[in-house]
This record gives sequence, structure tokens and C-alpha cells, in this order.
Amino acid sequence: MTELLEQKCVPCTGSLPPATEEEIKRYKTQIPDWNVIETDGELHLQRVYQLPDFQSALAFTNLVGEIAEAEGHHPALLTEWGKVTVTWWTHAIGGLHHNDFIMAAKTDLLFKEL
Ligand SMILES: C[C@H](O)[C@H](O)[C@H]1CNC2=NC(N)=NC(=O)C2=N1
Repeated sequence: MTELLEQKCVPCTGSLPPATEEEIKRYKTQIPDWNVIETDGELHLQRVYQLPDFQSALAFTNLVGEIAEAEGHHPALLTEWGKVTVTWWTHAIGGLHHNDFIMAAKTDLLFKEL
């Protein structure tokens, strides 16, 4: 399988196909620290990153914001003292698309490289 990290997001439009259950299982092996959660009937990908303090959490939040802008795909970000909760889903389809798994893998890389 092509590495999620090597891929780029496709533009979000209403006609995007949602990820199938089989795809979700397969992609998850590359992002084992992420959880698939259901919020208001929609599947989302979520991970909580631990950081040393608020300043580091804010800096990491901004780095995630930069890749979001670069890829045209945007997460929900909750910045707290010592942690950042990152949630990816595709608003256009109200659920998970391949793009969300690509962005989760890229978020993990950012964290690894801190
Ligand atoms: C026009 C613009 O590309 C779209 O509204 C994009 C922006 N960022 C987005 N981000 C996410 N996560 N889902 C979307 O459907 C989405 N749509």
C-alpha cells in the first residue's frame, strides 16, 4: 500500500467517496495512535498529543494549522495546557475520507519531528 505520508489531499467536494470500513481498518495500521470516534452520527479521527506545557501545545497547534492550510484540509484543534486534541473529518461528506488519514499521518510526523 502507498504510504499515507507520501500522498496529497484531493480537493473536498460533495462527490467525494467516504472511506469504506475495509479502508478505515487498512489505513488505521499506519496511524495506530488515532481513534475513530462517532460525533453527532459522523465518524471522525481523533488523537490527543501530550506536550510539556501550554507554550509547546500552542506551537504544535500552529504547525498543524500550517499543514492544514498547505493541503486545504482543516482539523478541529483543542489547545490546552500540556495537550492538543486534533480531530480530522471531511465536512463535505460528514465523515471520513482518505484525506483525513493522510492528514493524521502528517500530523503524527510533525509531532515526531518536534
Ligand atoms: C473550499 C474548501 O477547499 C473546502 O471548504 C474545504 C476546506 N477544508 C476542509 N477541511 C475539512 N476537514 N473538510 C472539508 O470538507 C473541507 N473543505
